[in-house]
Amino acid sequence: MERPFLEAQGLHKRFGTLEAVKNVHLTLRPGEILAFLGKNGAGKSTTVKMLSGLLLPDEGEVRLLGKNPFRKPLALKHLGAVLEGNRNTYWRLTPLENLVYFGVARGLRLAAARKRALELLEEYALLEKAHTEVRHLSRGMQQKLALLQALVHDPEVLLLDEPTLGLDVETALLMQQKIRALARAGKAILLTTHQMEVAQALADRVAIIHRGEVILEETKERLLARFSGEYYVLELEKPPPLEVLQHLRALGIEGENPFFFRGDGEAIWRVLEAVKPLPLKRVAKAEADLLEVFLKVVNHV
Ligand SMILES: Nc1ncnc2c1ncn2[C@@H]1O[C@H](COP(=O)(O)OP(=O)(O)OP(=O)(O)O)[C@@H](O)[C@H]1O
Repeated sequence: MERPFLEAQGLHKRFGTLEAVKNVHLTLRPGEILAFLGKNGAGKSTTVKMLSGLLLPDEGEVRLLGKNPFRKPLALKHLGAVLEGNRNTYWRLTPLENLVYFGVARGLRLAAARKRALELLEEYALLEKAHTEVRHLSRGMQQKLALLQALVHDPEVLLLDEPTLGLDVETALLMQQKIRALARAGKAILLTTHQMEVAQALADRVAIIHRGEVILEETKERLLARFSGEYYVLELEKPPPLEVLQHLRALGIEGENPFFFRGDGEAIWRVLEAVKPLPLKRVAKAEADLLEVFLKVVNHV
């Protein structure tokens, strides 16, 4: 397996008597998106701030491409972060000026920073606002710019906090596509969000933090499969006649076209037998979604 780009081991953070983050271990490998989920106050931002070198852990260690950013701040060049409340954009500068500034600050030469900034502005459909002061951009445009600032020096690791919140539908989808493309290009991405559909669409792995502790970490596929259990869904072209419905109920089947039932391959045959010869629309394994999983996990600990 490839070496992780980012590793956090045993992170601990206290604020007075509050243990905001307890013994958190996280890894981010090249090309993967980890959705980092948790309720308000669970400890996400505190963790992400420690990962991004903004907050010193009380215990534990962060390694960015093998280096501890608190001892070797240059390691932070490998990181791009879009953090809530820390947008870091200069409001009286233009997007182009901001991007060039951050590019140079993170080690690019002026000409290279300018070239990269213009390419990014074009790619993200912001070129026409390249020379407009940031304070006059819409909120969505400012949010896109925040992502570009994180990308300008082409870092290996991206920490993205709510990258699609408050964006219009089209822009949110564009951002999702871009985030997926960045992962495909080999970036390691940590995505913090309360938008479960975004996490579900993008994540390869999911970590759930609750009261400062990571209580679950698993690939999305395995997690969803585990929570789907052995449920199947059956849908008929038309609602069935009463006698068929009674037969289905006798087999313990719930729901009302779609119907749901639990069981194995044999159970499917019994159900198909019961509805024969009514036209079928679909028979499939029921799929859990991440929202359902999240609510079950955080409400049962
Ligand atoms: N600087 C601070 N001083 C004192 N307490 C803090 C500080 N920062 C965070 N906390 C507390 O630590 C806990 C975790 O907060 P954190 O911001 O990490 O949660 P979060 O999961 O990001 O929540 P949200 O989804 O609401 O952004 C909360 O109880 C919060 O009040």
